[in-house]
Amino acid sequence: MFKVLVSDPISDLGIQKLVDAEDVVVDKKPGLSEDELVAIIGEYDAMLVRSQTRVTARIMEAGKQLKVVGRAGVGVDNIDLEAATQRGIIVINAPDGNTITTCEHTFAMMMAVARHIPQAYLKTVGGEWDRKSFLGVELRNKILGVLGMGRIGSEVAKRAKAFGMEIWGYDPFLTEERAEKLGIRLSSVDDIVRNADFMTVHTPLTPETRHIIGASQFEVMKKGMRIVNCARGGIIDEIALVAAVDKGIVAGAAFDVFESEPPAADHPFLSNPKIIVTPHLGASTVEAQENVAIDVSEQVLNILRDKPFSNAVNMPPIPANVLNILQPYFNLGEKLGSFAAQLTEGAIQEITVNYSGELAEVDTQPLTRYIVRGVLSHHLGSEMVNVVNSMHLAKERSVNIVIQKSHTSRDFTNLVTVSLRSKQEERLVAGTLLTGYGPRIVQIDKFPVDVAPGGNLILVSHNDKPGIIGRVGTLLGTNDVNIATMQVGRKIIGGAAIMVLSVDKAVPKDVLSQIAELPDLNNAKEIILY
Ligand SMILES: NC(=O)c1ccc[n+]([C@@H]2O[C@H](COP(=O)([O-])OP(=O)(O)OC[C@H]3O[C@@H](n4cnc5c(N)ncnc54)[C@H](O)[C@@H]3O)[C@@H](O)[C@H]2O)c1
Ligand SMILES: O=C(O)[C@H](O)COP(=O)(O)O
Repeated sequence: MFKVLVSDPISDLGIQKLVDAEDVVVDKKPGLSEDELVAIIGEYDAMLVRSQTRVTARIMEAGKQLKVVGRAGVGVDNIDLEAATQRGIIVINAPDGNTITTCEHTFAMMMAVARHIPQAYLKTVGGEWDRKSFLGVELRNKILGVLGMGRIGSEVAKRAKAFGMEIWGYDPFLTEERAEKLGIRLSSVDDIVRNADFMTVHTPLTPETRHIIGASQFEVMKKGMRIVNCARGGIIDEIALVAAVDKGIVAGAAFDVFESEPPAADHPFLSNPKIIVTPHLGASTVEAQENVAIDVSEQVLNILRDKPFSNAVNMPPIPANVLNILQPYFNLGEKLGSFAAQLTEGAIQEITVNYSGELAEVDTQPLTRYIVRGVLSHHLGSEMVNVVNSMHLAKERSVNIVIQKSHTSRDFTNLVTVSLRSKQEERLVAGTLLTGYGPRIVQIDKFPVDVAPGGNLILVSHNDKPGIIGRVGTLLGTNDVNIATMQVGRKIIGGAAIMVLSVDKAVPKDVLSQIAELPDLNNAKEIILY
């Protein structure tokens, strides 16, 4: 039974799939302190959070069974990603579910700042009928500068057009073609800063975007411009903004986010009549909260059930076309890694993976992670190693990883070859997917074979002589070990050969020793592939 801790207020409807799952128990405990979380996290397999819970290295250290932290939203700046990666904890987010909601909040803020809605409301409910103090401006024909043309920025741009605004956008990934398609002007930060009547930021907070709008930008802005931040506190320098408002450069500002949340009671924004604020409400609609909770719950279930998942933040994303090619090989790759590790004596120093055929044409990094996971799991335990931390663990142990690609494959459409080098020896296993047959191991060291990679296998190396197969079979039968399938591989008649037997249960150690002692037999090893 998997245990999932929900540590922030997350939509009940959105997590229903998790609650209904027969193999999952969900505990809702919002508002716990770091110490309280450290005390209980040890019993949980997954954690669901929004932006309030700070998922620190301490919490992850205590989360001995923690496999995944699911962020019901976009920003993961409250999660220590470095610590998660080191511990093999997958961090996923729900990047699409709150895009429109946050875009709409941006408009609510932009309209509110243009027409002084909050200030006018306060006076009106206070009994004053003040029609002189709140002369606003139209959005129409104004230049809107958008920094960050990702999901939210792009939606803002689309809607701003309907208001008759001229949109100038900047994003390091914005191309001329895309800008043209969106009907916006591709600009630089400096162009936007100097020309915008309204500005809105939609970037993440990174070292590069921190204070991207600061004192020197405010100095060159159009007098009377208005600025909105519904992305992350710290993108716009708060102190510099207050100074720009006081100097009359900025006529109004609308902030949903703060450098430190919640802001201190004496935060200068809270007493400035030209700055309006909301308490990080960008994503707070019924629809968005349901969407993000559904998205994150589905992926958490997939991870717990060891199924393919998406939206991992501490792993590079896999484009859909590449995933289509690689996904069928993930399981085979892991098994090849495991097989090779069980075959190889001594500490592994180098893992060489050769991809040939169609596989050589795509970015095979994700598949390499599975292969390395298979190799390392044999020694470190499958609980310790996963596709998030496998490369990191290999590096930590100075295991060199070499990737080779051959664009043609002699006998198979695709072939994955895993070679392991230790101080003592170098061993090799190759596998492919055969149409109609599924995954197959097709080579062990220099011997061609055809073995289904699964269950309990016995690998026997021997001299190719009459009677050997019978002797091994008799010995296993006498010890009540049933043989399901058997494969022999040899290069030349009478030369060195291998035998791969698939058996119905684990083979006792003494039986393996007896096999190895049979005449003309060099070695017998049990290989278990789960
Ligand atoms: N207020 C809220 O409640 C709320 C809700 C959702 C998202 N957000 C925040 O809004 C921001 C945008 O979210 P999104 O879903 O659109 O993300 P996104 O990843 O789709 O878009 C971010 C864009 O910023 C761009 N960018 C990065 N560095 C930049 C730079 N130096 N200059 C200009 N652009 C740069 C990226 O290339 C990307 O296109 C994030 O910070 C997210 O956390 C806030
Ligand atoms: O990054 C996000 O998704 C937003 O900042 C929303 O945060 P929240 O889930 O805490 O409202």
